[in-house]
Amino acid sequence: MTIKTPVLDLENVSFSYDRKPVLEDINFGIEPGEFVGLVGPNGSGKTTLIKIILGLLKANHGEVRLFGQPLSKFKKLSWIGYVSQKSNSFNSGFPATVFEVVSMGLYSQMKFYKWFGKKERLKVWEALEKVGMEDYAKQNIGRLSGGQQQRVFIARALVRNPKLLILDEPTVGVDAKSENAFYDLIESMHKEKLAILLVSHDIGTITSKVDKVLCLNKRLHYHGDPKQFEMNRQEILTDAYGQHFELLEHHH
Ligand SMILES: Nc1ncnc2c1ncn2[C@@H]1O[C@H](COP(=O)(O)OP(=O)(O)OP(=O)(O)O)[C@@H](O)[C@H]1O
Repeated sequence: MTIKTPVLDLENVSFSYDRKPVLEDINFGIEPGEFVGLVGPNGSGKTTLIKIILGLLKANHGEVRLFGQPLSKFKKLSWIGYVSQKSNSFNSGFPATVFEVVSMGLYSQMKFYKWFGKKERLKVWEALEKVGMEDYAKQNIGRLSGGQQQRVFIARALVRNPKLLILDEPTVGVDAKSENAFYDLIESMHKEKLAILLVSHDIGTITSKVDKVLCLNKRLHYHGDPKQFEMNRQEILTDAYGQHFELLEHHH
């Protein structure tokens, strides 16, 4: 049996902005093609954890490895696709077309002497097709709905052909129909063996979709199989969210 190198693995990671610890002794891994859901109350450290994985913040203790390499040595940035929490909030005056926004996902990868050519254009069309937004290519991004904008930002992350896609709260502010379409899209990417880390407040939906659940509030209160999570849901959530988690679950 061959042992696959995890896409991501964290070992004893701790972090604080000031004196108060925000993350304590975090350990988990993501295998190739695995779909992992990260849940936790407001202020529990989810975004901080993502920033550490992306190298935007440095852990005070512990180690983060991407594809088996320490974060500081990892150079294949195009292997990681990221869609932030605030992606789908362009105002109607933003002067870029859908095609241009997706193209931006490729620029950072290109050498300065290289033109944006036929090959690059084809990659952009392919990414737009994957998210079902090819008919909107010439439209101004600011004129699209939140759900449509979100698909465009996923296309921008996919255009680099990543091996790990990180999505921070992608369904906040989109309607129920867009939310269903979003999960269908994620499901199809999961089938194509893309590893996915999805941050969400929507515990009920997440546990029915993912291979693994992480429940965070400063430390990991749960880490593993979603069925086990569902069986012990009350206990885990009370532990992580406190007594009033029912209210918090429907916060957004
Ligand atoms: N730049 C910063 N400086 C100091 N403290 C910060 C900073 N950013 C976040 N924090 C604090 O760190 C803690 C974790 O915040 P973080 O944004 O990671 O949580 P979150 O789980 O993503 O929250 P939410 O679900 O509300 O987005 C919070 O107490 C927050 O106030």
